[in-house]
Amino acid sequence: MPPSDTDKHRKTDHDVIIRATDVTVRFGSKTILDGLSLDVRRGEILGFVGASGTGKSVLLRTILGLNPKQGGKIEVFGVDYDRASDAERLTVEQRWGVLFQQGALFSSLTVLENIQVPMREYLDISPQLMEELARLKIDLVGLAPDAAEKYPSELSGGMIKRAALARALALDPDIVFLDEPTSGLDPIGAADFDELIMTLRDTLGLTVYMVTHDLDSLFMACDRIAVLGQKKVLVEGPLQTMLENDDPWVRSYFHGKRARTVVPKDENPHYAVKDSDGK
Ligand SMILES: Nc1ncnc2c1ncn2[C@@H]1O[C@H](COP(=O)(O)OP(=O)(O)OP(=O)(O)O)[C@@H](O)[C@H]1O
Repeated sequence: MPPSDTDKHRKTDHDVIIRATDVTVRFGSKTILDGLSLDVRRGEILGFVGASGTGKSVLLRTILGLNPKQGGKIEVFGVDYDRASDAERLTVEQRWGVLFQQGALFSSLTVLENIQVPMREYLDISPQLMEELARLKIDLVGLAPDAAEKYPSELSGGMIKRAALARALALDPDIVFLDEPTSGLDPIGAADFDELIMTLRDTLGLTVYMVTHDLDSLFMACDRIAVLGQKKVLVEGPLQTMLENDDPWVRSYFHGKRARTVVPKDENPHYAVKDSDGK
């Protein structure tokens, strides 16, 4: 039987790098995530948004195994992290890179030494090779060669983000998790960073999971967007799906005053007729 349209568009397990199914996370009596499900697909830039305090960072930490969950399953590269052996966990950990908010570089180490931290932890290679690889990462993220010997305090905000990205890429991961990567950058620096992410996705086939509040990033860089609301993924899909969604928060976010400066008028189906503030 020929595949139906639905079958053709359904992603196979092979395309799914991360699958969260029915995930529940509580802190004491407070439930943060309640039956949340989400797929992250190979080679996509997924933007993860939601109001402040809804649990975006909690989900990220839960996926990374840094936060206990009370229910559900998280599979990374097809491995159920809860049931994985130590060896499987080690393999999974080498296939992801993380850029936490604020960059989180070690202030007492140079950029080169920071990038070498994960290499020392996971790779058994000579110091020379480690240095060569770290310098390649510095080049990859668009930093000048002399950034290698600098300490974080000597770098601009944009350079810190790039150095932290270089460290996240140290082990040639399949996926990088970025927690608000453009926060604190000026619009030009943020746009440059988005462009870098897109180039890395295109050239390395990198998958990107990006928690962000940055409308420009969502509009310019993301292939798909997932919105966290009511303790689960409220809506997910391409930008057009967001623009057509009628949930009040989604509408006010994607059709609010700030969005109007970003979304081209002819791409915004509700622009004139259904503005969130009724204007
Ligand atoms: N370790 C913890 N113990 C108790 N409560 C926590 C813990 N970590 C997070 N929370 C609570 O979980 C909720 C969600 O926090 P989280 O940082 O994930 O929000 P967020 O969506 O990332 O917000 P923002 O966009 O402001 O960064 C908050 O109410 C926070 O106080």
